[in-house]
Amino acid sequence: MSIRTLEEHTQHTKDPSSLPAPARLRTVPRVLSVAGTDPTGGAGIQADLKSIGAHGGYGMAVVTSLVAQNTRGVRSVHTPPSAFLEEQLLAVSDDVTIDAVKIGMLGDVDTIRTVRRWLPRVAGAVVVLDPVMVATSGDRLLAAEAEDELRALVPLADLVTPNLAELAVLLGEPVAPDWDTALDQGKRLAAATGTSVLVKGGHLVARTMGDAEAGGCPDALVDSSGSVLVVPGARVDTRNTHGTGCSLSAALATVQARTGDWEQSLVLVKDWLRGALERADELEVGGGNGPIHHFHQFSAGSVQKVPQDGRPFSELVWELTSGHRSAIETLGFVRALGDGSLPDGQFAYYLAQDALYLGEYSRVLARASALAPTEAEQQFWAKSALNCLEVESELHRTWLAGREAPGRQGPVTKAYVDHLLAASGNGSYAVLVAAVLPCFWLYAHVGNVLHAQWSDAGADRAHPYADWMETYADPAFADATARAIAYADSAFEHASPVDRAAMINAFEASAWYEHEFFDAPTRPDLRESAKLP
Ligand SMILES: Nc1ncnc2c1ncn2[C@@H]1O[C@H](COP(=O)(O)OP(=O)(O)O)[C@@H](O)[C@H]1O
Ligand SMILES: Cc1ncc(COP(=O)(O)O)c(N)n1
Repeated sequence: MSIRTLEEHTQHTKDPSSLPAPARLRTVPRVLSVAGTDPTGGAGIQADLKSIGAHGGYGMAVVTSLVAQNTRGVRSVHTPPSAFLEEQLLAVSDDVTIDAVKIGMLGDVDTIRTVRRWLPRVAGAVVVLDPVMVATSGDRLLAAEAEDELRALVPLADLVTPNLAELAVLLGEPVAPDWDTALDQGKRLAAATGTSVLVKGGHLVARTMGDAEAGGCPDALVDSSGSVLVVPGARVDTRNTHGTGCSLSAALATVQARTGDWEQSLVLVKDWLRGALERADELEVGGGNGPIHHFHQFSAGSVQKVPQDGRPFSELVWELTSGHRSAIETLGFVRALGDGSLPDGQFAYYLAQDALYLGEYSRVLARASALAPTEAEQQFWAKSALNCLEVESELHRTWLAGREAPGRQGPVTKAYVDHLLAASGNGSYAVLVAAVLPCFWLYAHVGNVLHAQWSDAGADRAHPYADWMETYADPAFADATARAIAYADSAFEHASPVDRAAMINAFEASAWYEHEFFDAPTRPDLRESAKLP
């Protein structure tokens, strides 16, 4: 087998006209990870593929080095000849249009040079460079003499994602002792290379941070003009952070290739990462620093969960999503809505997002009507679609009159709507009905819980949200919910095993988005990103 050689390029720079948005946006981006391996699946290529998949991309992988490592540390590294790396890279790029490339561990000078020579082959793709140098365990993954070569690769990326130690090495400076110094270093690296820098707060300890960030885990996008966008984040208390940097960079490459908006991509990915860290301990993988839960939004083994005992769909998914239900009931937003202490700005954000959501939800319901197997179902979904537009949107317009509210979909709304649109494009009536059901059911549930609390407390008309609670505890809405449940149960009964599993996944994902939707108004970062530019 011949190994083709790439022509030597020494002066590659990005085409400024292609920045900041990628040349093409794809619903399912084709994303290539060029990185090392981790046989325990937590870092490197294995983590990247999971991360790309969790964000709806099509993952591909070219191996730079084979690393014998686990959650406790690195045992040894085997790097195949760079000519073979080149052959892998060409095998992919000669055949597949690549929408995004995530570059991870490059190991040595030859490897970096090979990737550098190949990069022009994927002009127009989003390029995210995670300048991997040292594993969480402290083991080196980049030869010391290759640091200059890696530094020279930075200008060819659209975004570089160093942790604090890597940022310091790229600049040849000591590690930043606090967040402000880290941001300053990020600005200088971006200015020197023309590449945006993601400054990551994972390695900051609370006492070294400014008051505003204390206890948190912020990241910041810094571009070459010096503009800084900080996305705050809660610090999750877990030792299972192996592969967070790999997973984050692969996720960002994927979402950026779909949205073309770095800010939106980071907000979405950071929210996902928080969930992946919060659920990491459940995995019980290894005795060291374990991996994060890439697929936390979907419960494991949905196919196994398809009941063989003839239990109805509604009973099954109601049980499976009980965690989301109790979490929703205890959210700050829902509690404050119930006791009337919710700040008006948060309520306005919620209503405005709901109005934006309903416009799209109505289209999805219309699609359910088009796919419906009986006339009764066809009519029901069509009426629900109309109802969404006429009654609920009107209600929100009334409430929203005079309130300052965001004009565009926030990240959660966008992700939820994208999920529903994907379900409507899937072509299966059963899956679509499962995806739209939580909006009826969880909404009615929350309305009932709040209405019952309000009634028990004497149904005070002076409660600022009394009218809102009455609307959503409306008996007509409860009837519609019961019919939607019955149609989903019937669709499940007649569905294939594969569609049954897909129905469960679709319902669970929507329940998760409902949960996030009720949480979003209390999160300043999400509210901020929904403001019109
Ligand atoms: N304990 C944590 N809680 C929440 N987010 C974290 C935590 N640790 C790391 N992160 C996030 O994980 C990502 C990777 O960050 P970092 O640990 O700094 O990089 P690396 O994994 O490359 O060493 C960043 O988005 C960071 O904010
Ligand atoms: C092949 C490979 N690439 C990167 C990392 C760093 O991952 P992390 O620092 O997040 O543990 C790793 N351990 N292995």
